[in-house]
Parts: sequence; structure tokens; C-alpha cells
Amino acid sequence: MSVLEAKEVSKIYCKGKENEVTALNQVSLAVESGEFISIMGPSGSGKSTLLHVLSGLDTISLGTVEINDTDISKMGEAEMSQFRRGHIGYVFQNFNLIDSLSVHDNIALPLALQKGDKQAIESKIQEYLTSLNIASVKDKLPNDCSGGQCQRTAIARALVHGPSILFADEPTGNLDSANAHDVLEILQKLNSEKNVTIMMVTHDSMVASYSQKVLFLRDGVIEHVIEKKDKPQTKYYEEIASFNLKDRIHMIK
Ligand SMILES: Nc1ncnc2c1ncn2[C@@H]1O[C@H](COP(=O)(O)OP(=O)(O)OP(=O)(O)O)[C@@H](O)[C@H]1O
Repeated sequence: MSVLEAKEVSKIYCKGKENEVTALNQVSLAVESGEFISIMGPSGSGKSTLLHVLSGLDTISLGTVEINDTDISKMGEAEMSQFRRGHIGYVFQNFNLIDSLSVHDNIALPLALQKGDKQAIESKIQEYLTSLNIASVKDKLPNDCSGGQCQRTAIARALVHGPSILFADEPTGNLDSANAHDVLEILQKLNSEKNVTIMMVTHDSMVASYSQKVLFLRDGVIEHVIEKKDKPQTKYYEEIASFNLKDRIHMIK
């Protein structure tokens, strides 16, 4: 079952002006439930733009984007924010936590508007504090936590309301390698054990090797796809890194 379906999506910035840029050029893709997909490509290839338009953070110029069979491309701002609150989780490179709120209260934020049983809400928060291994820092402020703990808090906050898909824009970009590894293992576990559907932007082949499929963008077009299938992660990593390298060398010529 497709969670997301994009058909011939184009994004043109500054249309009609002399600085007009076609950031996405008729991109079509489908994301099935339970997939973990990475988006790679050179700087300016359209990775962030793709994540922004698929998640409804930005509008598209042409085409359609459907999430759970709902066309989000024609939605107005208010309808879109409501839809995003129910269906979409988003993790940013710089965590975007609220500094004055504890880890617990940051995770509780998306549930603040939900009516429902207080105890059920609290047990949902506890479930994420435990599964993302941040129960011991639940009362701490983000500034008193490590980068890895902050990103795990951001992931918990993005998932606690049960979205259909999690978007992650360079989620390990601000982390050292130990914390990055930790966060990637958590994303992999959420995907394999809880069937969380993930779409992640990265420029790092090692990071991409934690996903099941890599889409390579160039000049706003998907130019290549590599799938993990049953390859060992090291072999998959070599394949991603080697394509990435060839792609960069091609740019020098
Ligand atoms: N708000 C904007 N206004 C005008 N042009 C933009 C805007 N955002 C992005 N662009 C342009 O669209 C193209 C794609 O940008 P985008 O940021 O999506 O690429 P990217 O692959 O994420 O790059 P990077 O790896 O450097 O973050 C680039 O040419 C960029 O300059």
C-alpha cells in the first residue's frame, strides 16, 4: 500500500523572474508502507526541496502529492497544518526543540491539542522515552542533553502522535559519529520493529546505507536508484559510495 504518491511534481522558484530555478522537474515516486528511503545528490540537486514539498512544508508548482490517498497539493495553509499535525512527522538537522521545555514536555507537545485520556497520553510518552532510551533525561532541558539525546527526543516528538510517515532532513548532520550511529540504529529499529515509514535526506553514503533504498537526485530529477535487498550493509555502502563518487567525478569533467 502506498503511503505517499508523487506524480510529475515540479517546483519552480521565482517563476517568471530572471533568477527562476527549476528545483524539481516532473518527479514521480511512490513510498510504500514500511519503506526506509534515503535521498542523496549533489548540493543544489533538490533534496531539501523534495522533502519540503512531499511533507507539505512547501507548495508545489505542478503535479500532485497524495498522502494516504489524500491530495495535499491543493490544500490551503490551515487545512495543510491540520493535516500535517495528524499524518506527518518531521525531524530537522538542528533538532528544533523548545529550549525552555524538558525532554518529556517537548515530546508531549504534539499531543497537547488532543483531547483523549490523560493516562493514555502519558503512557504513549513513556513508551517513546523508553524505546528511544531517553527516560533517564526526561526532566532535563535540551541544553543539558547530548546531541544524540536531543535528536532522539526530536524523533520521539515527531512520532508520538502516530504519523503515517517520518521525514528526516540530515538527522545526523549535527552529531559526532558515535551519536550519529546511535540515532541511525534507532531509525532502523523503528523501521524494522514498528514499521515506521521513513524518508531521509543525507549527503553521507554511510548514513544512507542504513536505509533500504537510495534515490539519487541530480538537477531536480531522480537519476538513479540503489536498493539494499539482501546485500550486507558493507556491500550496499560500497555500492552507494561508488555511485556517489562517480557522480561527483562526472561533475568535474
Ligand atoms: N527559497 C528558494 N528560493 C529560490 N531558490 C531556491 C530556494 N530554495 C532552494 N532554491 C534553489 O533550488 C535548487 C535546489 O535547492 P535545494 O536546497 O533543494 O537543494 P539540496 O540538494 O537540498 O542542496 P544542499 O545539499 O546544498 O542543501 C538550488 O538551485 C537552490 O538554489
